[in-house]
Amino acid sequence: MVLIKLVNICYDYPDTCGLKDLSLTVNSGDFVCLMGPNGSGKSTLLRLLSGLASPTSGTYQFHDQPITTTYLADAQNRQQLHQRIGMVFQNTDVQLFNTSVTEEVAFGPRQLGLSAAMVAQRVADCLQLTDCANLADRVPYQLSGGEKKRVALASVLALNPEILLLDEPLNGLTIAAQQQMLTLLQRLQAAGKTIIMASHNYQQVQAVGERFIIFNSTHQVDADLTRADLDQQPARQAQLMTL
Ligand SMILES: Nc1ncnc2c1ncn2[C@@H]1O[C@H](COP(=O)(O)OP(=O)(O)OP(=O)(O)O)[C@@H](O)[C@H]1O
Repeated sequence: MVLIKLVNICYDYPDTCGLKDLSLTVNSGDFVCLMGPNGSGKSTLLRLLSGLASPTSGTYQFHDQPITTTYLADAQNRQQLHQRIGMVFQNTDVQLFNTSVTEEVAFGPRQLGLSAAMVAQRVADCLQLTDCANLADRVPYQLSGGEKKRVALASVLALNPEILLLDEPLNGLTIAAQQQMLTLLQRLQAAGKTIIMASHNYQQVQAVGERFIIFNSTHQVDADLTRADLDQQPARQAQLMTL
């Protein structure tokens, strides 16, 4: 089932291009890695998909619903989109603002109007899933980089989104923590989530990604390949290793 359809998307910042002529579809259950050099447009695409920005031109549909500026001007539509498409930011400090990890993870479900018992259940489930139960009473701002990433993911999962957008989720993590994060993402995919993850490190993601969308330095998609495609293209793999 097609979840996301982008046609001829361009996004311009005031004095530079962010994305150029991007068309793609994402199906339910995909595990997509957005690859490309610094500044190629990966984060810009994630911001558009999450509804934090609207394209300068082109169309974005989610479940056949056009996600337009007018659509996003409605607070209820925005809230619904944010519930269905969760985003873990590259800099998790921008999304962690509560006084304890428990409060952080409870914030979203409370906003949805869930009962106190359901909120508590979701918090417990998501803390356990992300291995954060031991952090429940800590202040998010004071956590380590890797802990912050897990808490940010827990707070997004608490909304039970269909799609998870992750911007460089492995950056700054130890090898063991990277593996833990990738295993968790694979489990989430197996549980039915669609994963779209930006990375510039092919070595880190090659084992988990099933589809690789590769941007070039002019903010365009250079290639859209399955893992099987990539296995047949050593030159492309070598190029990805040097991003
Ligand atoms: N807030 C902004 N204002 C102006 N230009 C921006 C802004 N954010 C990104 N850009 C520009 O848009 C282009 C795409 O940037 P983007 O952050 O999407 O790239 P990226 O592939 O995620 O890079 P990185 O791997 O470094 O995170 C770059 O040329 C960048 O300089």
